[in-house]
Amino acid sequence: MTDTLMNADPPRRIRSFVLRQGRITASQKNALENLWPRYGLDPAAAFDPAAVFGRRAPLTLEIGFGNGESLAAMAQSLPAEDFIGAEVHPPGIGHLLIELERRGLDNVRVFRVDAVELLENCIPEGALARILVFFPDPWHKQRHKKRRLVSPAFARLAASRLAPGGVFHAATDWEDYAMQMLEVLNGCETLVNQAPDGRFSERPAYRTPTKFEQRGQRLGHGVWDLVYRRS
Ligand SMILES: C[S@@+](CC[C@H](N)C(=O)[O-])C[C@H]1O[C@@H](n2cnc3c(N)ncnc32)[C@H](O)[C@@H]1O
Repeated sequence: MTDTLMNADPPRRIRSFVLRQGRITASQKNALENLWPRYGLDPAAAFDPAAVFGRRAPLTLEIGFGNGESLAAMAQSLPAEDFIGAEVHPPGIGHLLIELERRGLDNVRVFRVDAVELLENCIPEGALARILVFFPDPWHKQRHKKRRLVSPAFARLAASRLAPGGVFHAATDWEDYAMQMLEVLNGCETLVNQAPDGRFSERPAYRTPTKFEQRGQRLGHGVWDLVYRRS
């Protein structure tokens, strides 16, 4: 092997997000500074749910929680369960931190990180009861589709972090992405589609309508839920 090849950096991962300088409010900024020590977790440190939450309970990961409204609502309605959220957009993270404090929730913690890296480096195999991916960026232009989060490699990675019987649930308002997810997830050996016809599921009660879902509905989009269990 030549020196050039041996010293070459590993190929850069195509990420499912582009970090934009979004508008951040003073209260979101304040929350990021003052509430982060209470709710934020470091993806570079070992993650021990029992130590973080002070108990052993079913653990759900929501990937790309946006402004966190659905995560906060879910955590409030399921107090016997624990939740972690992964997001990269600081205003959304600030919004969630404010909600967690306002609702007095102690069963949610937050990672500011690419969820793929979180799953790879921080979450042990079989650790999760649920993985939720609600309205991931659709990357609908043909040249951007390679950025879509749900790929065969992602499905295998996510499934490996679920406990046997654990649930993988995705929802989207883009038909074309829904069809791609169906093909990818139905093709993942360790995931079993829970819909009677092996296609799309009814919306489970724990998924409250999210901000992006409501935006899609205003635009006349449909909604597709995909629910699987790890075999
Ligand atoms: C279209 S928004 C949907 C937000 C929310 N789930 C909703 O339905 O309102 C997608 C979100 O996923 C986040 N995201 C995309 N890729 C991600 C990744 N690899 N890790 C963590 N967050 C990600 C983006 O920052 C964005 O906030």
